[in-house]
Amino acid sequence: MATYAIGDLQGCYAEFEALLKRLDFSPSRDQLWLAGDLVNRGPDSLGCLRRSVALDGAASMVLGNHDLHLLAVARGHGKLKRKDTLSDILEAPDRHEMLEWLRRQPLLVDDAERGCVMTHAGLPPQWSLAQANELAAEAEAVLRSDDVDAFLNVMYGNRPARFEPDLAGMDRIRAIVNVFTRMRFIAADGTLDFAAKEGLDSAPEGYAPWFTYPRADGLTLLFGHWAALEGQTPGARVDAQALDTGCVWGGSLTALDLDSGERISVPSRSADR
Ligand SMILES: Nc1ncnc2c1ncn2[C@@H]1O[C@H](COP(=O)(O)OP(=O)(O)OP(=O)(O)OP(=O)(O)OC[C@H]2O[C@@H](n3cnc4c(N)ncnc43)[C@H](O)[C@@H]2O)[C@@H](O)[C@H]1O
Repeated sequence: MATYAIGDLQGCYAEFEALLKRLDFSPSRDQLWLAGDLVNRGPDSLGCLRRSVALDGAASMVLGNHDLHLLAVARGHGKLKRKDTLSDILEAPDRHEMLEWLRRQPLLVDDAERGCVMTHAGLPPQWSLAQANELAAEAEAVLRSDDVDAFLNVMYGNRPARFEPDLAGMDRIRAIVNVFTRMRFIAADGTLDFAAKEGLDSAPEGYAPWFTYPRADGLTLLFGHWAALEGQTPGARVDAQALDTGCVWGGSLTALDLDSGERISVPSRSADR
């Protein structure tokens, strides 16, 4: 039995299938972890989502910002943008089942035995693992409940830019979700920057990649989200494993074998499209 963690699919279904084949992945034998952003920007968001739903039981995923955008648009709280490739899902006959499945997915996967945690964007140094688990559960409960529309209706936004324990209501949930799904550069006090998305040299003054701040618990932190890192985490002071190798941007789709540490990649087919 092998366990593989795969970075952002973002609608790159052909590459997803090619990678599973390359891994000789067997749902009855192996386990898959998906780092979120299954959908959007790429050519076959529907294929990626359907396949992920079908792999339930053999696969664990965390929600990414594009997955939440899909949920918001589908429920009438957001609008499709020019570069979105979500229409095939929104028009699919099985969309209801897939979207109900999606909103029940977690923001954090914690494998205590391996000392390994997966989130879409990362884990800030200000949060202990216990606190992160509690905050994830709090936001997941909202997404799974009848309050889902009240949240998705106010989800978009960058404020508050820093999580504070005394935050309340939907501001609190937005702050939690923004950390788990949109974080890249942060200040020492945990304030998030939402503007810079490119490489490390795009850091705003006073901000640094979240993984360059130390933490003492020795966890392995798996994350996607930040394609411009190209799978690297220079300057990391934690064991951070960047899984988004920019398949949708012409890079590759990467699986990390959680037992051996080996990385296996297939090239993007975007040049063929
Ligand atoms: N609370 C909330 N508030 C607001 N929005 C919310 C939200 N919750 C969810 N959303 C949604 O979040 C989505 C993202 O919005 P955007 O932030 O507009 O989307 P994006 O540029 O495509 O960023 P992405 O998250 O895909 O990151 P990636 O590293 O792949 O790509 C980033 C950039 O890196 C570049 N890049 C990729 N590989 C690179 C490389 N090797 N070198 C340099 N740059 C590279 C790409 O060109 C790209 O421009 C939207 O749909 C939005 O609606």
